[in-house]
Parts: sequence; C-alpha cells; structure tokens
Amino acid sequence: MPPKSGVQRAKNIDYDDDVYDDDDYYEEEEEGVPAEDKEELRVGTIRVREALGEFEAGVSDAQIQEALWHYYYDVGKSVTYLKNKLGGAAPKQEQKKEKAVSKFEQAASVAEKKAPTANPAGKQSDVNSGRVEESAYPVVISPWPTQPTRKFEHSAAYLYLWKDIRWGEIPPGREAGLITVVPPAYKNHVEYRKGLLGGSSKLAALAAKRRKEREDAQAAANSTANGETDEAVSMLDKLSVKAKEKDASTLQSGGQESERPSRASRYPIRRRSPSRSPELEASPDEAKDTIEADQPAVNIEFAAVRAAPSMFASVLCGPSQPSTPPVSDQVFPAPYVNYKEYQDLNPFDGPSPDDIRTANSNGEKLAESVEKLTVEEPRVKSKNLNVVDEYEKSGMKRMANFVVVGHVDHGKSTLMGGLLRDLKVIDQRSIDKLQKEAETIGKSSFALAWVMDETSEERSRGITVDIATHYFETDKTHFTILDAPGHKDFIPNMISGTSQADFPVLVIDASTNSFEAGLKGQTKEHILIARSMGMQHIIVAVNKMDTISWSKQRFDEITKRMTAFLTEASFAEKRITFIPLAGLTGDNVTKKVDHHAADWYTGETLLEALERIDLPPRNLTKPLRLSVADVFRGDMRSPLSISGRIDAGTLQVGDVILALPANETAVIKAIEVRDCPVDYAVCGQIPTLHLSDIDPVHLRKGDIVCPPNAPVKLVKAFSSKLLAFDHVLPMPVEVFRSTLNSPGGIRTLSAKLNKFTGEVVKKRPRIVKPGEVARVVVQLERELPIEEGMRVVIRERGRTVGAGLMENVA
Ligand SMILES: Nc1nc2c(ncn2[C@@H]2O[C@H](COP(=O)(O)OP(=O)(O)OP(=O)(O)O)[C@@H](O)[C@H]2O)c(=O)[nH]1
Repeated sequence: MPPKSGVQRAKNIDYDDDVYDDDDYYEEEEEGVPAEDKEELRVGTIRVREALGEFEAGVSDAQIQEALWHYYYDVGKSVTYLKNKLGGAAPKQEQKKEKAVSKFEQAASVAEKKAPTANPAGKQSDVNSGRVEESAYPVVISPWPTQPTRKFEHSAAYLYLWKDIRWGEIPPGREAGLITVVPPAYKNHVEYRKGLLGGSSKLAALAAKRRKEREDAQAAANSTANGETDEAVSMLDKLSVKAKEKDASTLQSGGQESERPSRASRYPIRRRSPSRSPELEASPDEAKDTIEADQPAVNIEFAAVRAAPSMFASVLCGPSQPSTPPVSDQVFPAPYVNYKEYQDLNPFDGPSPDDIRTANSNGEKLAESVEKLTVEEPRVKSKNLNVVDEYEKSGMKRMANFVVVGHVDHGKSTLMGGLLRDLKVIDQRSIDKLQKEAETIGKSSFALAWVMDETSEERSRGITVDIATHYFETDKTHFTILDAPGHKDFIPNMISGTSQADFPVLVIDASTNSFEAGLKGQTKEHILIARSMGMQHIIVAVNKMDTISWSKQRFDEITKRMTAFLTEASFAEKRITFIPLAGLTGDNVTKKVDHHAADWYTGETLLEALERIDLPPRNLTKPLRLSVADVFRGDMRSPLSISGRIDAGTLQVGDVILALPANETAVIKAIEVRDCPVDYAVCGQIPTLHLSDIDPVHLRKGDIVCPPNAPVKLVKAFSSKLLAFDHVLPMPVEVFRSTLNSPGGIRTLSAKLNKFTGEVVKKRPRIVKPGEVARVVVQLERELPIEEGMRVVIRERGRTVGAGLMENVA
C-alpha cells in the first residue's frame, strides 16, 4: 500500500471520473469471494500445485489462486503461466506471446540472467512486491527523502537498470524512492484500498468485479427487454450476439474452435470493465484472450445505432419503422442503414407474385388445359320437318324476286329508290340525308339512286356496279329487288342477279335519243339474258316521262318497237306489261300520275303490275338445288355463310348439304330469309345459310349446293339447245351458269332446230344466224356442276351471242 504521505504530496492529477465513478465497489468489496468460487479456488490450488512439480515450492497460494481466477479455473493455463512467471521452461508459443508482458518484467528477467550477484531472495521478493506492476500507474519522483523509517528495497531488476549510472549510487541518507500516487478517483478503488495484487484482497476485488459484471449483464438484459437499453449496452449486446453468431458459424463449419467455450458469451460484460488488473493485461494468455474476445469488435456494425432523427432525416425516411423495436420513442433508423439493406436486395431474385400465384394455383396444368381447350360446337339437330307441308300450311305470302335491268343511266336505281321511299321502306329522313350528301359532290339527282347504290365507288361514279338487294312487301307478296348494273362492263354481275330472279323489270329512258341508244346498247342484251334464263313475264317501265311531258306519242312509239323486239326474243306479248312513269317524281310508281298531260294513261302503276304478275311454278318436291351467289364470313357465331336462290327443293336447319364442285359437305346451322331466322327455306327464296363443318376454301360464288344423296354431276362437255343472239359458229366462248362462268368453246354445231317445235331443220350447219335455234356441243376447260334443264349464257369477246338450255352430257 502506498504511503499516505506520498499521496498527500502527490500532484493532483485530474483523472477521468467518468470511467471509475462507480461507488458500488465498496459494497462488493465487503461481500468478498463467493462460496462457490472459494471452493473452485481451493480445489484448483491443489491441482496446480500437483502440476507445478519442482516449481511448486516457489509459488504462493495467492499467486496460484490469482492465476486460476484469471484463467477461469483452467489448471493447465494457470500452471503454464506460473511456470513461465517463475522462469521455468515454457513452450515456444508461450515465449512468443511474452512480447505482451511489460518492459519491467522483461528487464527483470534479463537482470536475473545477467546479474547473478543479485540476491536470489530479491527475485522472489521482486515477484511478490508488485513494484513492477505499480510502475504502470502514474508515478512522481519525490525530490525529498522519504520517511527515514522506511527501508526502500531495490529489486534485482531495478539495480540492474541503474547499475551503470554513477549518480544512481545514492547514499542512503539521500535516497529517494518511487512513490505511487493514488489519483483522487482511485482513492476508493478496491485495488488501492486493498493493494495492487494484494493477495486475497485482490481476489476479492476481482470477485466483486465479476459480480458487478454479471449484475450489469443481467441489468442490461432487463433493460433491453423493457426497451430502456442505453446506447452502450446496445453495442455490447450486439458484440455478444456477433460472438455467438461467430461461434455458431464455427460450430456449423466444424472448426476446431467449436469445442472451445466462448468467454464472450459466458462473461459478456467483462469486456466493458476498464479496471482490469495491469498484471492480467500483461499476462500472455490474457493478451491472446483479449485479442480473441475483442476480435468481433473489429467487425462491429453500427447498423443498429440509432439517434434522434433530424428534420431532414424525418422527411427523408419518414417515421421510424414500426417493425424495428425502437430504443426510445423518438428514434429513427439512420438513412444509410436502410439504404444498405435496399442495396443488398435484388427484387428479381425470386419468383414474382404472379409466378407464385400461378405456381400455387397449379398454373402449368391450368395453362395446358387452356391450350387444349376447344369449343366443341354442339351438333345441330334437324327437326326433320316436312318442309313442303309446313310451307303450305304456313299461309305465307307469295315470294317474288325481280331483277331491274336496262341500259346504263336509264333510271333503274332511282326508280327503285323512289319505290322504297313511297312504300316507307326508306324513311324521309334517310332520303334527306342522302340528298345532302349527294349535293355535296354535285350529284343531287342521284340521291334516290343512292338508296340502292351504297358503295362509295357507285356513288362517286354514279353507276351501279354490283347487284343490290332490297326487300319490300305488299298485301299479297314478299318482293326481293335485285338491282342490276346497266353498264356493259358489269354484265357478269347482271347475269348473276338475273339468275336469281323470277322476272325482269326493264327500265327504258323515254327521253329523246336515250331509248335508241339503249337499244343499241344493253337494253337488248339484258332482255335476251333474262329470256335465256327462262323468264317468261316482263314489265317494261318507260321511265323519265316527265322529261317528255308525258308524251303519249313517244310512249306509243317505244311500246311498239319494244314489243317487236321482245316477241322476237320469245316473250309472249300477253306477258309483256308497259307502264309510263317517272321514278324521280314517283308518278305511276306506287300512285297514279297526277298530271293533266298524263290523263291519257289509265293503266296500272308499277306496284300494281308487280302484284299482278304471274310467278313461275316452284319445284318444291325436287332435290335441292341452290346457286351460290355470295360467300361471306359472319361473326363468331357464324364463321361461314352463303346466300343464293333455291332453284329447286327445300332445306331446313340441320340438313347436311354438298358443295360442288368442291364435293365437300357442310351442316346448315341456321337459316335467314329476308334477314329473319327461319327453320326452313323453299324454292324461289333467296336464303342466307350459316354453315359449319366445312372449310371456307371449299365454297365459292357459282357453286351449287345439293343433297349429298342427289348430287349434280360434274361435266366438261354438254349438248345444249341454243338461241342465237348473234352469229354462232364453232368458236371459243365463255360459258355462264348463274354466277359461275368458265372458258370453253362451241365445239360442234349439231343441227338447226325449229324455233317453236324443236324439230331438226338442218344437220351440221356451218353457222347459226341471230334468232335461230340450234343444237350445239359446248366444251368446258374445267368441270362444272351442270345438269339437264339448267340454263347457260354464251358470250364471246364481251358480247352475249346466245343462251342455252342444257340437254345432256356430251
Ligand atoms: N328527270 C328524271 N330523271 C331521272 C328519272 N329517273 C332517273 N333519273 C335520272 O337519271 C340519272 C341516272 O339515274 P340512275 O338511277 O342512276 O340510273 P341507273 O339506270 O340506275 O344507272 P346504272 O345503274 O348505273 O345503270 C340520274 O341523274 C337520275 O336523276 C326520272 O324519272 N326523271
């Protein structure tokens, strides 16, 4: 124990009271070493003495117990330490670690070896005196002699250190000594009260320290649980966790250190104690242990360090994370902590939520099943109706299809537009709209014609290009209008429309020169085509009478000339009807003309003539024959649809039909007549059939639809009775059947026939003149479905040269 006087004279050094301001050591000091530790020390002392062997005599119990205490009762380490301390042979590894011991110890060791004159007792005394260790504390050299009663004994190391210094040979009366000055903060410290390395008093101090550490650890744990852990404790806890983690990882890796107990985990608070004994710090194993224990501190991560948030941090990071237990109420995570976490995240590492969802819902199987999913169309079942009986019982109005023919611009479309307007099939508002549109492009006179001509090409050119279909009905009849183009370039379309009609309405422009131009143009040709199609009745609408002031003379002239021509074309005179009218004004269309210049006419209106006309007989009981006039794709419900006139027979929903010449079957899914769904259709109607079970490539315009059990034969050459419109001789021609046409030729002129009786007049004629009838053989380039009774039109270089009736296969 340092002398009191020295303390009094010592310079008042300002120590850091914050480090050693614990007063608890006084209380712990009184308690001493716990009973279990005393027992451990007692047993350990016996074992160490046994292990020391020859060194046993030079070691006191206090030294042994001190070593045991330091090494946590590890007998082996304590023995090694003590042997090394006493100068015994130590392992090489231990010698290396002696670098950590103090210089005074090294000096003492050298002195022992190089100064054999030194008192051997001094060696022991030196070990026990503790002066070397004392030098590690702040000291002052007193300029005055110490108290004369005190005998200051130098150790061997001390003497060796100063042996070459002459002034060091101080007379005893002048001798001064090194006096340890106890700093004020250390006054109450246990190690100063009971002496440094002071035997049992030191052990008691260490015991008190350990207890203090344990209690601190417990208090820290409780404090953490209560959310009141201070910053330092959080750091120490983290150190402990890191050490544990390290141990755990070592265990998992099977390392050698795995079997070594973790001091850090056993005594976590030990590291925070600053009152470690200098002797312990100087011990080699302690140095090693310190490094080991402190090793995790190198890797300290301050991620958990928290501070009160600044305004900027609050704005930047938002409120503190609720998932992270806050150290205090006003704590926010440091921004860089979260930033680091986000940096480590790779959002595309794992499966996406959709993938997880799909996987959980057995997505692959679902996708496969969706791919395999096909919509099986329910097979349409036929009602097996007796269609003929149904039709007759239905009391349905008669059905009449007429084609409007005539030379270009003679007023066909305008006449039909006026008819539909007057019959209120087209409302006045639509007519007014068409009128405005027509005016914008300078074609106001075509407004009514646009009721029929709906395409932009037709409207801009002012001519009809393709067949336009409209419906209207009277008291007795359902009418279908087939408005044909008058221009010669569209004769094939005119033929297609005519093939679907029961009779023609021929429109003639009565104005000056127009009638004559028509006769030289398509008026005659249209008549011949209509007649060659088998039509027997005809209505001649002498149009534009307003332009000639309803001239009876002009009307009579036209009637006379047209009657001659029509009768020449085999129309019976009684089946020809002439009506003076003006389609543009509507006079004599649906209502009688109200003009004094027209008082001379007392006959029918066009509508009355239409109602009165006789229709050809319907072949309801014959096998189905339908000429395909149009093929189109409908909606999802009806991917393929066709329309055309039924020339013979009937059909109903569910029927299987055969398409020729493709020779492919189809099923009738649905039928529409006049845009209304029906269960069946009969000869004379122009239904729309929605088909299934057939590829669209197998159906084209001009094909024939028939029952699979009564097909039409495909022929490449046939014999025909031909009515010549022009000179006919063996020559290449184009053969038209309904909407179908094929290149071919007149192969043979077999015979001239009597026009009325059909008898052979001349065999093998070289030429057939216009108006004559002959039997000819027609050759086709490709097979067409043609059978007996069908009518064909023969054209040559854009001129209609004849019309034929198919007799048999050649
Ligand atoms: N003054 C007068 N003009 C008419 C009458 N009917 C038609 N027109 C005019 O004749 C012109 C031709 O009429 P359209 O109906 O297009 O003749 P189209 O025969 O249908 O012509 P294409 O179908 O192309 O052959 C138009 O300018 C009509 O205004 C009529 O009764 N009186």
